[in-house]
Amino acid sequence: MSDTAPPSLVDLRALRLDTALALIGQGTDQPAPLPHAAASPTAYLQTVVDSLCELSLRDPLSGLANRRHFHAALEREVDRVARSGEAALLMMLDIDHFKRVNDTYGHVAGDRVLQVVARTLASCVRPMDTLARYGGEEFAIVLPACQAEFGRAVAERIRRVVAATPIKLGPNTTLHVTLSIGGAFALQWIRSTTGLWTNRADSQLYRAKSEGRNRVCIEEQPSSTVSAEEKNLLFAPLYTPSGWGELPPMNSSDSAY
Ligand SMILES: Nc1nc2c(ncn2[C@@H]2O[C@H](COP(=O)(O)OP(=O)(O)OP(=O)(O)O)[C@@H](O)[C@H]2O)c(=O)[nH]1
Repeated sequence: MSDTAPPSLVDLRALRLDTALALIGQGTDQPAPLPHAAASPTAYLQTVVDSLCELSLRDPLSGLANRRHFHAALEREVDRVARSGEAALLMMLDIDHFKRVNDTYGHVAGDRVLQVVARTLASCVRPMDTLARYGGEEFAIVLPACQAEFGRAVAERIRRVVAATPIKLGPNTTLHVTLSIGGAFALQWIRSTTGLWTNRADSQLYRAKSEGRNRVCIEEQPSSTVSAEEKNLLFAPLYTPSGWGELPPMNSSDSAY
């Protein structure tokens, strides 16, 4: 008796793909062409799966990465920083007084503003950066391999470019909007969490708003702002809120060195 299992075959006609195909058709301006189902069922199914994954990672209004995609990129960055010690910057960006735009010009005009801001932001970042619509009128960018001076310059350039970009809403209506930007560098060599990193960038965004908006606030000296929780992630159980604990005793084989 042969122990080789027969290849499992999927009968495409038995799958309910109508909704998936309709979503893929509506999802992008130029959906990837589907291979011929009868000629290559595997390639056909793979393209359907890839297109659905792509849809699940994009914000439909702005075309940017969505929060889910951003979270995955941030997780990877936390991991990379912990292993390589490379600098990285997380920026949270929020359109100032956006409610007024909706209230004055309507929701459709508000959507148009979001699209123009998204496009402007995309023109300011490097291909290696991840830019996302984080939610509502808030965007987020993670910049790997980003030294402090470079990060501050990029944030300031973004602020100036967005403020200087006219947004045409109609033949006689052009608008300008501004951004408040909060940023925090990753704590190098320390395995933090996406949540703690985001909280630090968010508090800087809050500071930018409360200090008058249309400004950049980036956390100073990240090494001095390691929270007790973050220290715990790195040094536990040696570090406790009351100080450093006892080092474990060396075992006899250690003393040979
Ligand atoms: N047009 C449009 N509006 C949105 C969308 N998502 C969120 N909003 C609006 O964004 C506005 C956010 O308002 P607030 O949170 O008060 O913030 P703000 O007016 O920008 O004020 P500050 O952030 O304090 O400067 C609300 O009016 C939401 O309805 C969207 O997808 N399209």
